[in-house]
Amino acid sequence: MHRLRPRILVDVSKIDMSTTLLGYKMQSPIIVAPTGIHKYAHPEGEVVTARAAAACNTLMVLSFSSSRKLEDVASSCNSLRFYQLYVYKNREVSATLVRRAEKYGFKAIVLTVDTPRLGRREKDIKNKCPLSFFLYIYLPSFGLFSFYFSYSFIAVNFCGSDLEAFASQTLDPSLCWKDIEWLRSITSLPIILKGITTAEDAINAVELGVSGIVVSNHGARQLDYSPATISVLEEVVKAVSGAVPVLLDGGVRRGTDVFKALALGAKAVLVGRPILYGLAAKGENGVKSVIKMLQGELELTMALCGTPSINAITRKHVQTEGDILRSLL
Ligand SMILES: Cc1cc2nc3c(=O)[nH]c(=O)nc-3n(C[C@H](O)[C@H](O)[C@H](O)COP(=O)(O)O)c2cc1C
Repeated sequence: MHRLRPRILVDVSKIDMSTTLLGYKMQSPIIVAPTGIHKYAHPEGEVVTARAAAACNTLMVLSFSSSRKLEDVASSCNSLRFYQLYVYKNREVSATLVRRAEKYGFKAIVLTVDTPRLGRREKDIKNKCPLSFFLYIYLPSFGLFSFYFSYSFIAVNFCGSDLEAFASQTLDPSLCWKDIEWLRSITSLPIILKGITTAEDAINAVELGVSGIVVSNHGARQLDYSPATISVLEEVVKAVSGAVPVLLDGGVRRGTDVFKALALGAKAVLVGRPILYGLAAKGENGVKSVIKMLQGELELTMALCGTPSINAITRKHVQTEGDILRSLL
């Protein structure tokens, strides 16, 4: 449990939520997280999400598992975008998508590093997420037809989740630290690692020269008993000691959650499921509503905590359970 420590009698007649990330100005520290297959939520998929994010001046990280071609997303609106990457056993698939992302104006590669294999998702197993539907809406977005055909007939006899079977045939479980060099050799874009939850890995990442870290446990969908990200944020922030920006995702549902993450040292937060719920409920307007609701709540929290700018939010504005225990010693 984290409590806020509001300060009073501060002039909060103007609140400025703007911040920067990798030199890019953002209206607020709230970012759309990469989530796959938006066509499950809306027939036009990621293009709609991107338009909504652009209308709210919000950075969107487009998923490698997008159900729309990255070119379609790039041409749908003029906004700041990063591209999330999975590394496939067939490295050429990943390399091609990185090159296309760079060509179409994505400003950073967010390499997801917590998914050497797909976690056990019992609902997918139970529902038998159908492979044919999945392939129909997902793989064409790659625009790589040879790849599509080479994977069209996998897993038909698999008795669990087709998604899991697909992932185990495609994701490269041998991906390791030395492959950051490989990624750097194929792109000049900054590289952010998404899925770090320990100081040790954060230090490795900084030593390898990455440009940012996302403290993430993949929305707690990969590994049971992985820590809540807010509980390990400070460990990572301390390990990195300002060398690169640290972002956080997982469970950000209110402006107060954004505020707590910033107070513990995050530069910004990413939001996953709420965006999908907004997209499914009301399309572009739904996504806009979710972003605006979070921005409005953050703005109010900043006012009530006596922090008129993002820089004014400090560690002293939040109290963790650890703080309480230490104060009793
Ligand atoms: C349906 C769904 C699909 C996701 N797809 C991806 C993905 O393609 N790539 C990725 O790096 N993370 C993916 N994630 C994880 C999110 O980027 C993010 O880490 C997580 O959802 C944040 O937590 P929140 O949903 O509680 O906000 C996905 C999450 C969900 C719920």
